[in-house]
Amino acid sequence: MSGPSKTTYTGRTVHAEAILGRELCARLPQTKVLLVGAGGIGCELLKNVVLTGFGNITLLDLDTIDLSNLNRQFLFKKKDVKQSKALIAAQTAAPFNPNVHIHPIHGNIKEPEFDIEWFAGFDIVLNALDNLDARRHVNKMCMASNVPLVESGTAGYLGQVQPLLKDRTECFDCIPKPTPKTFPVCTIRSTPSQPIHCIVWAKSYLLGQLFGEDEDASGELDDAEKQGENAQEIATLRKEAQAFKAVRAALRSPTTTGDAARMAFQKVFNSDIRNLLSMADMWRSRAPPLPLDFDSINNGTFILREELPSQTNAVPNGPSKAKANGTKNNIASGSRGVEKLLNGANGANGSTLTAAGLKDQRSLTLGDNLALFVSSTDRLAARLQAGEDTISFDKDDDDTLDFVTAAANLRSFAYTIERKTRWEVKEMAGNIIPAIATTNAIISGLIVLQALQLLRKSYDSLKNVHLQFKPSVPLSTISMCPPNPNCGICRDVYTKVLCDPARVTLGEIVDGILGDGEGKDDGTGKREVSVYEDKRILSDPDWDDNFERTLESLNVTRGKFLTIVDEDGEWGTIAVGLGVLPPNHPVEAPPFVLPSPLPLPPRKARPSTPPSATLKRSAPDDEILEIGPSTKRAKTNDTASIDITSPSKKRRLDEDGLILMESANDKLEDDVIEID
Ligand SMILES: Nc1ncnc2c1ncn2[C@@H]1O[C@H](COP(=O)(O)OP(=O)(O)OP(=O)(O)O)[C@@H](O)[C@H]1O
Ligand SMILES: [Zn+2]
Repeated sequence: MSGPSKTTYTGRTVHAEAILGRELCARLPQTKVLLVGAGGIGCELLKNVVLTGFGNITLLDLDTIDLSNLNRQFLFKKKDVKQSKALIAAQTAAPFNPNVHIHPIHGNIKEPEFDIEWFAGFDIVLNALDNLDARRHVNKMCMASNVPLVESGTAGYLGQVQPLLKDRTECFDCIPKPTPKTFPVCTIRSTPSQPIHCIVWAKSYLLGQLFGEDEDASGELDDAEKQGENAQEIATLRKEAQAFKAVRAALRSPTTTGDAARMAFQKVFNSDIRNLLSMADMWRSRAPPLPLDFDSINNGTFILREELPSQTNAVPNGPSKAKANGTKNNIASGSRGVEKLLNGANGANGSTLTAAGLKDQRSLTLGDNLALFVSSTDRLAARLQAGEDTISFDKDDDDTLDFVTAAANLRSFAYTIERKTRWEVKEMAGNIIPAIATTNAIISGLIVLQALQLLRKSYDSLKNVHLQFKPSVPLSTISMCPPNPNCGICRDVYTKVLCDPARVTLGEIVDGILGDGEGKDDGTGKREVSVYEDKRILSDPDWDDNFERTLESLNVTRGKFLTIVDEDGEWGTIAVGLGVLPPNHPVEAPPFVLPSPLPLPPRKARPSTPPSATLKRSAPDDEILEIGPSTKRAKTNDTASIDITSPSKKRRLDEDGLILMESANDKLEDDVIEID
């Protein structure tokens, strides 16, 4: 259609201006954005941020591109595999808008150089991370530097976007997060009853014992014993741990590698299980495991116990005592067949590998698992001999995934537990909920909307948005909650000291921050305080030995925080972030620059909530470690006679659910293996 038009549609920002308003749009090119994470959400988000008109973007990611990322991280192509995510994402997205400057950083956001001052240089931070630890860290840094943050996450069809701003909204840590699922050591090591127990055993224990650092497992077992786990069982596990030495040596020597897989197999699936069986007590109320045998599985004569109902496909119409998958499925055909098993059509025993399934989704027979165990052990041993020091589990590393799949399934055969396909093991061992590109796309759009509200300072319009699996109502929003008054992260008063940790002492910083003189009514002045760095206690009112030590000698350096807690709980906590001295700092001047004015912690209201409902200082799984040596505090094993510093502190720590370590040798409660 021709004819005069009132609006002239020119320029790429015209629609954005119409929607966002000229004022906000005009600010976007100068707005400094930090985007943390260039994965599933990060790639979508970078594209959105660039196309919205933001002009100054720092993109940070620690990882390199993996083949498995390509199905949803569309800024990457096959040729980019193994390259830095941040770098490639920046290169791909920069041409989307000729006016954008993207500064990629290949690094960990927790590195010390990304300190409070660095964070304070941004107008807004957008998280596109995949783990709690990094999220908490960015949250804390944003609270410390008073920079608005948009936090996000997706899990399958579900997603969430949460705008966070100090003193205005809850922070990421205001509500404690559930801790990862953990299992008692003895369940994992001797009495598994579910596939996940076998997978955790293969991934977190066996793989490490054979291919990881030469760790002494005795600490873990000492702890388990202290926790009251079965002493006889622990003694057996200790013996088992010793016997790993020979297998480790075989795996590392070219002359014995050929036999190493068999040795490893016989040790863990035969002799260790026989040892456990000798403890009759253990098997009174549970089904005893069945020792497996390498050679008879290999030649097809091994007799399995009754098949699980769900596994009858392994032996169609099988009798209650069944041969392990027939004679064809031996290692000779199996090891050649392993490639086929996972990559080709039918594997070593065609009848058991459903031809229709995708390669990773086939159920593996006992023989298949043995073949996979041998082949993956051989591949991992070859890597050690080629110079790799230690190998740990990575779901995207086929060798470790094959090993964990095979070892977990073999253990499941021994304990009559359902087996899992390689695909399922990958999901369970990698704690993976399949990522859905559309979920990431929706969440990334919502992140930008919340970021714009923060930049506009439309605080009343901020919303916590949830994407849910309800086709009729896919989105739900909740208005923002105010900060939790007991939060150990966002209720702290943050300040910053620039210093040279090699020259400044702990005492200089603490005294400097508290100011001179006696305690005053405004919260300045000397008070009875305890000082922490993360979970370590560095001093308390009765113990100031560390005051003379330099921060460096206490391993308190750039990017870390000293937390000064009022002993009587009357004043708020001060968190002192450490930065570097400016380059022009005079050499003769004291090696630190205090903030001016000094921070004034607020007077604290006594908590009205019962102690159990109050929040811990930081992580739900916090522990306190004490840095010694302390001359003032008696170190003794006799708990009855311990003088646990001041009673008020002990009470507060107990209330907070924290543990005070009484000796440097004390071990934290650690009777569990964690799935991360
Ligand atoms: N401490 C950190 N510093 C910098 N980047 C981080 C940090 N922790 C995680 N990341 C990055 O956050 C991104 C999260 O993206 P995503 O959840 O899509 O993970 P992914 O590893 O790409 O995919 P998947 O885990 O599904 O294979 C990853 O690229 C990861 O490298
Ligand atoms: Zn908080």
